[in-house]
Amino acid sequence: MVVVAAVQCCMNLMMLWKLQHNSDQGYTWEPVCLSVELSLFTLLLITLNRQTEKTSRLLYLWRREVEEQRERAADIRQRNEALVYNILPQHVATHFMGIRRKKHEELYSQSYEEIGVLFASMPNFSDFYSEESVNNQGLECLRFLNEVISDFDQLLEATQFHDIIKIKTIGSTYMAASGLNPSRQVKEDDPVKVRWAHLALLVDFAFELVRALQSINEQSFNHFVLRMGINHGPITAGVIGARKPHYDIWGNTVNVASRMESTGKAGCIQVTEETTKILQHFGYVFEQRGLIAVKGKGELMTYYLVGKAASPQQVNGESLDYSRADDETKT
Ligand SMILES: Nc1ncnc2c1ncn2[C@@H]1O[C@H](COP(=O)(O)OP(=O)(O)OP(=O)(O)O)[C@@H](O)[C@H]1O
Repeated sequence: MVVVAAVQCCMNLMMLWKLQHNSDQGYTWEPVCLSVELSLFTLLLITLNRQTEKTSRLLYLWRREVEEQRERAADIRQRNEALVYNILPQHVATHFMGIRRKKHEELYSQSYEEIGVLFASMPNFSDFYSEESVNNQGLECLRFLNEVISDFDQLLEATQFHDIIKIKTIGSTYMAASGLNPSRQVKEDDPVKVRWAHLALLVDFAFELVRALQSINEQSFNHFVLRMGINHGPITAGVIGARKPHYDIWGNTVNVASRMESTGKAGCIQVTEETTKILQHFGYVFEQRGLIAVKGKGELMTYYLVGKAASPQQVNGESLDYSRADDETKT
């Protein structure tokens, strides 16, 4: 456009110069006016063009910024979601993600009738833990514990254990529960093997914990043993706290499961008589321990789980492990 205007101006000026020299007619200002008008018009167009370009560039930058902000917000939301889903069981996290902020302080609780509860502790971990300069004021012990717990957590990622939820760790004690799924639809007249399939899975998970710890022991030249207790029954689950929510379970079933662990034997899984009756349907084999005094419950007949009858070899294997652990008994 500038070029066209310039050419036009030059042509006008040349015409004017020719007219001045070749013609006798008087001097005319028409081409000059035209040139000036054209130049002004061109200038106006250039300014307008520049303004439009500037505006569209600005718009483009704004749009890009908005897009980036939207992406950042989506990313943060995704991370927050992942965090919530890591802290809380999936169905609870879904519940919290779906409600409005102001309702977050409301108590979330859910009652379950048929749940399995597992406590697994490392009774000899407290002997191992010490705050000395040789282990960096206890940091190395915590690093080891972190490795063990992380390996236990990893086991829960296997699809076969999808019905098991880690509740928490209390020191070196790992607490997990099975059957905490509100969408699970079982009827009272369903066969035991259907209703309590998750409890059998919890036992399998307990065996996996033993294997995982054995493998860590082999790598680290340690001799940690698990002392476990399992119980089943009704519980109440809920989330405590709004800022740092914690999912937990409460009830007599949990208390007894904890007692089964604390009064148990290193290398053994102690269960109540009622729990053996269910697990026997799945082929698990038990050894009677006898009556033990449980605070607030009187004397309870308890059993040690020795293996699974379906595979005799495995039963022998598990029994061997337990008898080895007898030497390290700590009740
Ligand atoms: N949600 C839970 N998380 C961790 N431990 C639990 C939970 N619920 C119960 N327990 C444990 O179960 C055990 C038995 O509980 P119970 O209420 O029968 O006795 P207690 O008098 O509270 O326990 P303690 O004698 O150990 O103080 C307790 O050691 C308690 O820590």
